[in-house]
Amino acid sequence: MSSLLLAIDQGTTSTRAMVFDTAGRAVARAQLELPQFFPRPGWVEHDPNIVWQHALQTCRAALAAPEVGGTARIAAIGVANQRETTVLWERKSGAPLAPAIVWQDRRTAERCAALATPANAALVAGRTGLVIDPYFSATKLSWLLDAVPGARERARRGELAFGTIDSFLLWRLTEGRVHATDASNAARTLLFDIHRQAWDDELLALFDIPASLLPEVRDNAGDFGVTTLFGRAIPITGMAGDQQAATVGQACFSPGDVKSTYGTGCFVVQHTGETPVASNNRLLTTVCYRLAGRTSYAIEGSIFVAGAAVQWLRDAVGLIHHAGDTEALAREVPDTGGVYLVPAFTGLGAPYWDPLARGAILGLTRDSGIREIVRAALESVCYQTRDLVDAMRADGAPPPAALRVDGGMVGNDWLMQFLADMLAVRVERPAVTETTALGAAYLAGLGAGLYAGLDEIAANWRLQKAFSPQMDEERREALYLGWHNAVRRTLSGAT
Ligand SMILES: Nc1ncnc2c1ncn2[C@@H]1O[C@H](COP(=O)(O)OP(=O)(O)O)[C@@H](O)[C@H]1O
Ligand SMILES: O=P(O)(O)OC[C@H](O)CO
Repeated sequence: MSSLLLAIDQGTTSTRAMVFDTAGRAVARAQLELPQFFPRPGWVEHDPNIVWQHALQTCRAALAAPEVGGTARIAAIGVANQRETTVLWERKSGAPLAPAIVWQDRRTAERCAALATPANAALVAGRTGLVIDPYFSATKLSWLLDAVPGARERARRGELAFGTIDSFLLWRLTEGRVHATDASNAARTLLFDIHRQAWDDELLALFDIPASLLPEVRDNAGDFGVTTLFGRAIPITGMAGDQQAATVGQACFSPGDVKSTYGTGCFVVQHTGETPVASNNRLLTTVCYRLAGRTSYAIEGSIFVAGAAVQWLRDAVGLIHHAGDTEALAREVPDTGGVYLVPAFTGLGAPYWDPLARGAILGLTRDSGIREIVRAALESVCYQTRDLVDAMRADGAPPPAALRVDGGMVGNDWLMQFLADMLAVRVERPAVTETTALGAAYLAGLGAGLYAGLDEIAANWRLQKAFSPQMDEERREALYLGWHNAVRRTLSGAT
């Protein structure tokens, strides 16, 4: 009987469990939408107990699918997760002390501004490859330690544990036996030295974080303990932040390979090999994956709002009923008539790093309507990707031969064509667009010894559809210039 792999993909807006065969074919899936809490402007929270319940329920549902038939064939479990989102819990009970502070949350913007002296910025960039921004975990954790009464004292006594969602799920899956994370998630905390592959005392002091809270950092494929919650002991052998998992799922294993994932946010990740490459253009240097103790690095551009703009059109302003409606609406008009939507709802990420920027719709005329605004929202996703790819080029990266895309938005053919046009690069959509879950499954398979190496995984990648650039250069550059003008007017320093 052939082996199967169970992947948990705990994303910002939903939790998925998927079962794959070792050839990377999806066998079963279950998904639940995750409630978002916005208690104050700029704050974004999740309930860690709901996150856990949804992980458990979706795993059970996927395992119960007739094609899977329970746990008998499940060789291993892999976990991929929304990164940076911060959970603080009690070791004894596993109970969270507060809601999880989500990666998009901006409540620590002032704290970051106060910390970001040139010396601190240089220290942080040199050790972590990151910038001092509320996006990352350290200031979120420090905020929780100050806000929850008695938390600092309890942390000093060793009663509390910190983790990103991966660690929290692992703690629950192993019923409190394993407090660990992987190198790709650790690399997003601002506390981890990506060169030495170790937590860094100087950074812990800078962000006022006690070391007793921290999980052990492991390779992305290997031993993460065993869960017995599904009726039989199953090893957990893979773990990665969702963007790094997607990079594995897209088989971006060679320097220069690049993928872009379009979910709640958009994340462009370029593999840069075994030596970290520093960006001069405000991109992040990060861990791509660590296997058998060897670290591969990546350059990453992080956009906070991609699919979230479509959700906003649906839920906050009611212009559409379903995310998929955007495609037909965008096709109904030849252009936006000069309308730009800058979705800086939670500030702007790379390459602007402006937590105080706020969203705007610009260029409205009496003719502007729903279709123009919807189209402008989709176009904003492509302009932001262009910002990142241009920054990568300015850093000296060769222009990508092709961009491998995945995530919930890439089913939108109009969006994919506009993306190819705006980048002047061929866009490749794979047969499996649930690449994050697939990457988690592959890592679990590697950790369980089901693959001889990465080549075996790369051979599974299949193209579903490619989109070639068609727009002429003059139009492309005129549209992109308009985007830059629009962004400039939303930045916090704008007058
Ligand atoms: N056809 C579509 N066109 C545009 N956006 C879409 C479409 N289908 C889904 N989306 C958007 O994609 C996002 C869901 O993608 P997903 O990869 O599941 O996100 P995440 O992993 O961040 O939870 C949502 O924000 C949704 O609005
Ligand atoms: O939930 P996603 O898939 O948009 O990914 C979130 C990222 O990991 C945040 O860094």
